Amino acid sequence: MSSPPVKPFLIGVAGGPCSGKSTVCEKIVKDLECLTDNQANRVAVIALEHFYRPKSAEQRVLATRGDWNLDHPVAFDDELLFTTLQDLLNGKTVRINRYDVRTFSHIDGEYENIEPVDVIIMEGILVFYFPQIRDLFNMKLFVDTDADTRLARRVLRDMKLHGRNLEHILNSYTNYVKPAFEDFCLPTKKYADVIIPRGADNSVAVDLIVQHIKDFLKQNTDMAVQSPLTQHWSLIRYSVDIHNSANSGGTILQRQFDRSDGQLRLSLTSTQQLFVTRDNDIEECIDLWPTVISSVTGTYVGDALLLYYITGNRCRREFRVQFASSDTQKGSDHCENCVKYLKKLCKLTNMNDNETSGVEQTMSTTIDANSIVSTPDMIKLLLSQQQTIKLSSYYYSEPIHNENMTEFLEKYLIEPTFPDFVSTVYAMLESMAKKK
Ligand SMILES: Nc1ncnc2c1ncn2[C@@H]1O[C@H](COP(=O)(O)OP(=O)(O)O)[C@@H](O)[C@H]1O
Ligand SMILES: Nc1ccn([C@@H]2O[C@H](COP(=O)(O)O)[C@@H](O)[C@H]2O)c(=O)n1
Repeated sequence: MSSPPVKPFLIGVAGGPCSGKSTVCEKIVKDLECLTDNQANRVAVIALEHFYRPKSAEQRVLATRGDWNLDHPVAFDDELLFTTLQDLLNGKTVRINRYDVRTFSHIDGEYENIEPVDVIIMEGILVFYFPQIRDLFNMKLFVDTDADTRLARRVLRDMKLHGRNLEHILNSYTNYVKPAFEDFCLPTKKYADVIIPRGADNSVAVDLIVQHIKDFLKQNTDMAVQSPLTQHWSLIRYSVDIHNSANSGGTILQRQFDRSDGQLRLSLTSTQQLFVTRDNDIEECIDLWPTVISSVTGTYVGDALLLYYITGNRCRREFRVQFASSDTQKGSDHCENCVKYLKKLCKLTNMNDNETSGVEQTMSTTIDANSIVSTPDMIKLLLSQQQTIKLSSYYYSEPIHNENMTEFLEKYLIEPTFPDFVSTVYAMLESMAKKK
């Protein structure tokens, strides 16, 4: 999965209700679609409505009657909005619970995943109200449409789309919408960099904004070419063993493993360095420069990749990663994609390939060819051993005792079909226990 290498550009779009904020955003995205390299894919639009604080049943009844203030700052979870935007700015994928305007509540189990993008557009009546959120924006737009037009649009929208009656609409408008606009939304106009009168009809303003985004995207692409971090893959697991000898065997000096909470990544730079990172911390960094190429070898299978190299003090460092799935691709696809790049820089073999001739010395001494077994064989092997199991087969070389099996399976093993594998082993162990 490739993602933007530099901080995304965050645009805020504020303005009164029905001023045309979403229409302006749609127009911006549509105009970007006309660009040659599909730059619209690198833009995400987020609406403030998804950040309403949850309402109690009683509050929802009041809201249904038009008797609840949906336009006051306290109605919004500004902390959640702040952390969500911060996460996006830090290149993280965020999950947004969809809000249903008609029911005045979030939809159970309905989430939108927003993956890292270059441009984020955040639109809503009060996006410039909260100072710490306001400070995050690189560009602030205010859609300025007169009150009559906004009210007329609101009446039509609320009747047609939200099935509300005129009394409800006018009641909430007079009691809450209008005063809140004047008290909280309008005063934020002064923070805007660009005020857009007449909303999306103002094609001159929209064109200028699109051009600005286009320039930013171009600059971003140019930087990506030069950037050290050019390819990224999300990981489920990462573990590393340091052996005290350059060859197989020898004691393990240090063992470390890490399960992902969504922030673990493998990055391959255009300067031929491979990083494992968590947030902004570097867990692993290997130089794959042509001059050191012979010292790095590895193997892969399914969604797992194992690399070996000899460190300066003649220790052998083995590290394993398991690729995460994304919405569109399985972990094994991401692994394959990564291997495609890595093969240009180091010797990698597919663990399922029978041919061993290409396996480098470090590989063949570290992995015993006879111990490379398929998952069903491995399960048989696991179950055939009563006391101690030597799991050299995949990526682990220490004996595992049965009583530690659960912990081992859950924490340490990086196995190509990991979840299926674990559940199959559990099922088999359970059925064996029952038989006994
Ligand atoms: N320039 C425009 N001319 C005519 N109708 C518009 C215009 N901009 C928006 N609308 C309509 O007004 C309503 C509210 O627009 P929208 O963009 O959703 O506003 P906001 O996001 O500010 O609430 C929608 O029905 C939309 O189609
Ligand atoms: N369930 C809801 C939630 C919000 N509103 C109104 O929407 C307006 C803000 O959204 P815009 O798209 O117009 O910016 C705001 O005035 C809320 O009163 C609603 O009607 N129902």
